[in-house]
Amino acid sequence: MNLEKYKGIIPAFYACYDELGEISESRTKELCNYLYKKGVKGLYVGGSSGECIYHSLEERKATLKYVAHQLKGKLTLIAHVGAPSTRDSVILAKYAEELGYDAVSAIPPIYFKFSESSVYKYWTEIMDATKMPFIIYNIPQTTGFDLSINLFKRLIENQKVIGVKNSSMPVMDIERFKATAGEDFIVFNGPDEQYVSGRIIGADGGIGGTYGVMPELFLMAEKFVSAGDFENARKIQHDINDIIVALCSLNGSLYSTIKEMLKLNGVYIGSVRAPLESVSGDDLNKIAGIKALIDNAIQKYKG
Ligand SMILES: CC(=O)N[C@H](C=O)[C@@H](O)[C@H](O)[C@H](O)CO
Ligand SMILES: CC(=O)C(=O)O
Repeated sequence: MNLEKYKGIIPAFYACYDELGEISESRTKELCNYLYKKGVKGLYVGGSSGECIYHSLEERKATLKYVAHQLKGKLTLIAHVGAPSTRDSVILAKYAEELGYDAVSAIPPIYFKFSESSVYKYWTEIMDATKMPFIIYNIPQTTGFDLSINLFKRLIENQKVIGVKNSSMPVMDIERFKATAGEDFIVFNGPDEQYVSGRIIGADGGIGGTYGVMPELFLMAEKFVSAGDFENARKIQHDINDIIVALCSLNGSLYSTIKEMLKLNGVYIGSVRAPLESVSGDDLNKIAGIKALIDNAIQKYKG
């Protein structure tokens, strides 16, 4: 299988709401166009950054549909279908297949503590439901489930597993997954703050929650890494991390901050769904300053 289409910068897609907080078709398509024009490789639709756990099944289907209608055949599209029940996850996976997504992906099941055998079964049932390639999503800091090498080994026996999106913080996990699965397998870097180190230790590309607000910087970081220019790669990662720390320093959720910043770029996709908190008060004034950090960094590395 040719895995080239998965290698590169893949922003995690944000939920796009209208003024009343309902999923908006036109705004979803607007964000699609915006990111497409930036030159990203693909999109990861309906994941954490997509606020998936706060959406009904119908809302999740709607977002999957609007993105596919806008970008199918233009970008690599990965559908995140993880849901509390296996049943809903399977429904979403089948729907993503109908829409022509390139791959499906899922977090482990959440809320209850699950054994490795339950998680194995959950992911396997999603895989069995379609003919699509599957990408494991390991994000222990939000799910409480840490993918072990033993479970990983069992999972990759299934030919449908083509990759893992690893968001655990030790970069060494990326190296271990890559070493275990071999070259013909995609490891996506999860923590945006470690994109460059993730790539150097073996990741083939990245899927990230902050790429959408500064795709230019991640595309440049990727260019530096591919060219072996580690001096500039390190410098741009440093600038990116200053920006991420600033983005995370406000009271509202990271995604509400990001959406306010996109507004400054002319892209209106509403705010976030509660309990995620919107940006308010003084914090609104700080956002222009964070945008300036991004714009300055883009200028600095251009050309
Ligand atoms: C824990 C979490 O949400 N991780 C995301 C996905 O891997 C990242 O892309 C973060 O959004 C990003 O690294 C900013 O902290
Ligand atoms: C990568 C990320 O943040 C997501 O799962 O949407």
